[in-house]
Amino acid sequence: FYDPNCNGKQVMVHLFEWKWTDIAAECERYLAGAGYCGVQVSPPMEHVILAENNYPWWQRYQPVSYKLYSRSGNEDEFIDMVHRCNSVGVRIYVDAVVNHMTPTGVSGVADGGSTYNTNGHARDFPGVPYSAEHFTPRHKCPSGDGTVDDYSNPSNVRNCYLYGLTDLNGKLDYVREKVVGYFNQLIQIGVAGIRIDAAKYMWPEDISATLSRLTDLPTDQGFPAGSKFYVFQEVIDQNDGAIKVDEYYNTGYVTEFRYCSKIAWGIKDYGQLSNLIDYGWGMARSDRAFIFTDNHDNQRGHGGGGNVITHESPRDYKQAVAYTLAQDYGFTRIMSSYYFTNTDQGPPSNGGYSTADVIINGDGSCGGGWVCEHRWNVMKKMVEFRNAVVGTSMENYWNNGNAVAFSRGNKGFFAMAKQGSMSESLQTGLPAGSYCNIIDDCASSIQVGADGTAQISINNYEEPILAVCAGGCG
Ligand SMILES: O=C(/C=C/c1ccc(O)c(O)c1)N[C@@H](Cc1ccc(O)cc1)C(=O)NCCCOc1c(-c2ccc(O)c(O)c2)oc2cc(O)cc(O)c2c1=O
Repeated sequence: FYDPNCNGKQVMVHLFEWKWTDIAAECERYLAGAGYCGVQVSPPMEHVILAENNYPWWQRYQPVSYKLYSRSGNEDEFIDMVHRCNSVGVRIYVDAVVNHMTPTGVSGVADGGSTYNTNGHARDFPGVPYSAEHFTPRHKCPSGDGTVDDYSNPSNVRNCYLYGLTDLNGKLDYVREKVVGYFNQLIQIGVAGIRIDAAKYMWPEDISATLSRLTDLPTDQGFPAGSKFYVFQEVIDQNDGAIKVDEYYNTGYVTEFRYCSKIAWGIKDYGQLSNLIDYGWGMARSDRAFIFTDNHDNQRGHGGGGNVITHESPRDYKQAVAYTLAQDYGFTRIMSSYYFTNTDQGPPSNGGYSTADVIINGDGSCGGGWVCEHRWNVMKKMVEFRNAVVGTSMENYWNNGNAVAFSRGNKGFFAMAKQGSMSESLQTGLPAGSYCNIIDDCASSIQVGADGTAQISINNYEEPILAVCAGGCG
């Protein structure tokens, strides 16, 4: 569950709300060449359609069945995307919403034609099928109104309804079998792993029991024999309750939301970068930590909340992502967003429900309301850097509060200047020679002497970053 199954590449991109045809094209025209490990896609399972809320992004986190029919496309398009991406060595990771189904008190028809009804005591999802007996019994939930309202009590968090969402009973073999059926179908198609949505609200032993029934990944999709799903679990642990990330180490990686706050502070005050990982409230073990600068939820001020840096502050954001990809902690994911004015609004659309195409402009940027942070120069270059230095640790760390620099073993060297410029003689850990700064396409370079030192000069307000590799990063 700990191997991303992408041949040693180090960075995932979340193409949030992209449709399958656009993702397939992006794998072929950009992601493969840029060295991305793979793509986290939005939930592909059948979900409610909330016209009355103007089709918000979070409707896809209200499942109706495990049919591969969603706002991003139908089953054929999903399969085509997975195969085309696998063919160019870019993996697909599915956002799996298996803690719950829809909220209570609703009924309707979903986009794949499945009906649902949770009015009164009904819990009818004929598309699976699920019915009332498959949901956590009320008496197991110790809260007054049946919803999660006490994060100090693990039974409250796991056995009650998160914001009224109907909570599946993961202890039932029937429920486990339905989820296993969904996951094994994804595996058979060629999906490389899953994000377990709202894992914090699921019992770790239920997750473990379900994952133990998964088949190996198919060799005909380029996975070595015996490969297993890569699993990363959404657990928002900010030392604010009884649920800890450690509880989920046996079933995969865990999202480390404290990193989002720390990197934001560190970019605001470079001095804090020095012991980013260690100080304060602790963080997941590096070989279990799934990290990111921001995500779909906290870039909207929801969920993992707190002050995070997003694409809306491009200069700081490039520094935050650059540092995240340069340092050696955790497994990294880059967010790729769409512009929004309202935190509930869904992706760009041609009016109503359909998702608009992603426009690729002549200069490689995106149009049509898509931000495409993953195509920005700094992101592209730092993906190359992170791939090139994998396996090395941070050494020769230097930080004067305005600028920071460190080497990655003897394979790479990274520096960044908050105000846009620096000039320091520093130990690079590299063999003697001349090294191109990949960030500005070798407009600047460093000359490393026999003793490993070099004059490190940066003079670039927008992208005040230097990244060099022994033998080139590409
Ligand atoms: O804002 C949202 C949706 C947010 C959301 C969706 C998916 C996620 O993975 C996520 O992390 C957040 N949903 C809106 C609207 C809504 C939807 C359903 C519902 O029953 C009630 C309201 C909202 O205002 N939600 C309340 C605040 C966000 O509360 C939610 C959280 C959440 C919030 C804070 C936490 O610390 C945390 O651990 C989890 O997780 C979800 C997971 C889901 O799978 C589906 C959800 O509806 C939600 C979800 O409502």
